[in-house]
Amino acid sequence: MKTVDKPNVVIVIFGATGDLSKRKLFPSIYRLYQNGKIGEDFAVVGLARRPWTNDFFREKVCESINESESNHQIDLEAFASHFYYQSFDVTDSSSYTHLDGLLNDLEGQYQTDGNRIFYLAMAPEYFGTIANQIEQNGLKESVGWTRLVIEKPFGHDHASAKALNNQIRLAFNEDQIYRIDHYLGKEMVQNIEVIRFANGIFEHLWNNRFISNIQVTSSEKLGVEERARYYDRSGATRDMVQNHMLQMVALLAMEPPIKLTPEEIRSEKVKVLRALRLVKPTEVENYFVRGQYGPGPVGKGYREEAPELTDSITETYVAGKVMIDNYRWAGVPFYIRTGKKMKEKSIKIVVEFKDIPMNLYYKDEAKRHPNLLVINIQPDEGITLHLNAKKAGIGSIAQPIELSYTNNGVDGINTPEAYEKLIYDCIIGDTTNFTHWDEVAYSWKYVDAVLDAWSKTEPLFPNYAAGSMGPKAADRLLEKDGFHWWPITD
Ligand SMILES: NC(=O)C1=CN([C@@H]2O[C@H](COP(=O)(O)OP(=O)(O)OC[C@H]3O[C@@H](n4cnc5c(N)ncnc54)[C@H](OP(=O)(O)O)[C@@H]3O)[C@@H](O)[C@H]2O)C=CC1
Ligand SMILES: O=C1O[C@H](COP(=O)(O)O)[C@@H](O)[C@H](O)[C@H]1O
Repeated sequence: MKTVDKPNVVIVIFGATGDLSKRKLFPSIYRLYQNGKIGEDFAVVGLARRPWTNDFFREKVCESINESESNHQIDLEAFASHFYYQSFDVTDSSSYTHLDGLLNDLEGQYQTDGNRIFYLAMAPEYFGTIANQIEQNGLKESVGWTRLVIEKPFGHDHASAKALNNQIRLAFNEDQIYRIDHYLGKEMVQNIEVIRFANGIFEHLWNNRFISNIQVTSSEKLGVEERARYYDRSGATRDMVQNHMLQMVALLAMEPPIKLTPEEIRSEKVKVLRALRLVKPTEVENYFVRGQYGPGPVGKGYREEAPELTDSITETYVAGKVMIDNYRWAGVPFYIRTGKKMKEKSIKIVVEFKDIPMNLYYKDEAKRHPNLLVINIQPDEGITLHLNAKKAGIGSIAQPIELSYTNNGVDGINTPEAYEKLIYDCIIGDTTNFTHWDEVAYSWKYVDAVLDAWSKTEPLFPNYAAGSMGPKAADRLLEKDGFHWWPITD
């Protein structure tokens, strides 16, 4: 259900003393307030076990904004006065009764029309319990709408995700559940649909007759930081591929929806995820490469990051050849790769077009420069089209040229952070950029097949150096198909 553009709302954050709240949620709510997307009639209730007071919580909120926003134009204290804190144990039902009282008071004070967002910024093992406690203690029975925002990871595999979904669905309807995938809030990820469906020159060529392969990279310079416990149970496949990487593949591969509504877009994405070719256990080596970083030019190896990681066989890198068995994409590999402690931070999509049948200018095949459409998602935002043109001067020699568009340069503004957009979408009831259960389910089925196959053999880790571009086997994955990874820096 889509509601008005500037509704009044109370946002309840479970896990308000944690890292995500501090780094992403408070600054995003601040920017929405600063940009006039939310008015004065809003309140935020922070919940966690620590015995903080309202004042101390507000100080923490101001600190987090000072750390992330160099340019704040409004009175921070006035903004922070909308924040309230309750010491809360999510497993204790008396906490919920107390919370209901606080929400009723705030709803009177701020005229928030009974609209409530419950944001679960907590470890996933609590998601089901919290959803049920909210329902059983009557917190959904306000006069306005209620929405539940759930952070990743949504399950550990298909079976656990399904069990979690069933549990949450006892308390909330699908249209009240907002499963966050923050990549769907990134400006250039949202731009994929526009680039495809608003440009005849691309969409007519967007198929297996004209595209030879598509490469999707999300490389990070960071390691596991403070999240070793979570990450070691997860690994790059669950942490990045099941969600962000497959979501980008779905947006690149989907058919044009008949309308730009959440339901129609989702239905097209689901069709792509259903068409992913499941990797057979005996063929996993042909399709996927896993890696773990060892010591290298930028520091220590994964196994030295924390005492509990000494013997870890968790993958910090994955590269894969994803095949979509449908009419449009038969035979076109979508290569994906993601990893920690790599050489560069870069999120980039490269669409490589097939060469023309008889190239008069590049007779030597090895010297050809295929046309590329590069979608730069981060750190730069924009697109670059790689073409060939005549080299100036005498003679008729072709040379590669680039046409570039940089998002920030044209709009003259910093694009909003992903979380800022997604929180706003949730406030206005737009589910387009949240993942529906069907998408989650098919994505898990796909990565489960890979993980099951891997679980049968012990990897030879570490196999790439911290600060490199990943294991050599990931290069061979493309070389055997006659391709190579395009550079992720210009
Ligand atoms: N941090 C990040 O960059 C990202 C995080 N996420 C996801 O967001 C969620 C939160 O992550 P993150 O903020 O890093 O985690 P943290 O470990 O930093 O925070 C966990 C929060 O939960 C609270 N908490 C723990 N147990 C209880 C309890 N029994 N009752 C009430 N509160 C409790 C903690 O507060 P206290 O100890 O005071 O109770 C703390 O506020 C996770 O699902 C994570 O996977 C997703 C993407 C990125
Ligand atoms: O969801 C996650 O994403 C981040 C990478 O996000 P980005 O926006 O910086 O590309 C990753 O570091 C983290 O491990 C993962 O949980």
